[in-house]
Amino acid sequence: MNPAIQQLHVALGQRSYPVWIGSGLLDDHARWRATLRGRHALVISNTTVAPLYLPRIEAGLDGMHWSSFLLDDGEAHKTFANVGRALEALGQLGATRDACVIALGGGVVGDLAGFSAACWMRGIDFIQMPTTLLAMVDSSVGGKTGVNLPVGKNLAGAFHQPRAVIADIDTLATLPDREYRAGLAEVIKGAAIGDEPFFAWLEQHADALAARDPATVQEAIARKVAYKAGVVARDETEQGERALLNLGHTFGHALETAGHYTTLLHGEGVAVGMLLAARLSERLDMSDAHDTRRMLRLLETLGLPVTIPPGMDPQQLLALMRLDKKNSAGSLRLILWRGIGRAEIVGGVDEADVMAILTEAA
Ligand SMILES: NC(=O)c1ccc[n+]([C@@H]2O[C@H](COP(=O)([O-])OP(=O)(O)OC[C@H]3O[C@@H](n4cnc5c(N)ncnc54)[C@H](O)[C@@H]3O)[C@@H](O)[C@H]2O)c1
Ligand SMILES: O=C(O)C(=O)C[C@@H](O)[C@H](O)[C@H](O)COP(=O)(O)O
Ligand SMILES: [Zn+2]
Repeated sequence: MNPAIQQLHVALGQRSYPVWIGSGLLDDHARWRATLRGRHALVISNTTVAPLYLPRIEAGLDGMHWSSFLLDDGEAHKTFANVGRALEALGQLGATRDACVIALGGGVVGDLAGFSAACWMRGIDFIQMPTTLLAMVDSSVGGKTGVNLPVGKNLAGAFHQPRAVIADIDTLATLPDREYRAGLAEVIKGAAIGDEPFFAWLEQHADALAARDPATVQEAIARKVAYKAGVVARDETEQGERALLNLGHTFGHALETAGHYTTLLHGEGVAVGMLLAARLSERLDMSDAHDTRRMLRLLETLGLPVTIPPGMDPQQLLALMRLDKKNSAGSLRLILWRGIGRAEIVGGVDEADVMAILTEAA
């Protein structure tokens, strides 16, 4: 039996919002319709998700002026050009400032839809309806929106919080296994940053998670969202602590970009990146081999990649890492750790140490 619907809260004063997690939420029209303020809605989704789930929300939009804009599927379509098309769709709809964008899909849809909402008339409402595990545990919460550029991941964007997050865990039933596992990487990340007991829980429940036991999956989602919501509430625009949520991402984003956004999924890049960050921490005498081994074991148990894909050039990866948004004054700033649950922001990291880790793993 599925557990009951849980409601979490992202506490951001006037921009606070609920995160609902549970079964049957897409059909719970009254719940999410109440978060829409005006008469216009644009549903942004993609060509894979819309046929599966758009009909489920259509009835909830009864009486509204609404239309949909569908992206082609994949990370390679999280582009400025598609933001332009989404804004055209808002124009065609006649959307006024009280219109709402509904993001129905994974993180690609959510990031692009949120950015489009941030741009239209300098900012309108949007709600997140995440349909991947990764989007439920991470991208739908916290208001980071944006698109990729050919020179790098997420280099254009805005902080723009959703009005609500509706995570219907039933949608995970159609999610391919590889995508599900990629989402687990972002769950592991939260635990690895700041919650050792959660990491131990993930180790103990790895089999149930791999088997997608609904109660275990829902508990993992809720624990990760609660952790992220706390960080976001304390540091909405990444002036400090929020950068920790980037554990594994300086390496991971470089790996994604080097693979032209098609070789590794985002969560897979994060998995490899977290292991590389653990190894770099060990090399810098911040942590010991035991923690690196625990990370490696959990990633492998959950079927995540732990090596750099063949053919990727360490020099190119390092060059991509130099464009990371956390860097300052021309030096690398990475998220490393002193062990599980003890991540830290470390500035002035020596490129020679990073190269050594990349070369070992390539
Ligand atoms: N804004 C943030 O804070 C944040 C956090 C983490 C990741 N991200 C971004 O999120 C993106 C990755 O998100 P993602 O992993 O969800 O990828 P995605 O959006 O590409 O979705 C993964 C795949 O699953 C398909 N899919 C989605 N829901 C489905 C369902 N229920 N059934 C069947 N297929 C389904 C999609 O069509 C796609 O092929 C990256 O662009 C990453 O940068 C953003
Ligand atoms: O919410 C955050 O903050 C994160 O860093 C979450 C990450 O998992 C996510 O991939 C995010 O999009 C990365 O942001 P970026 O600022 O490094 O582009
Ligand atoms: Zn991420």
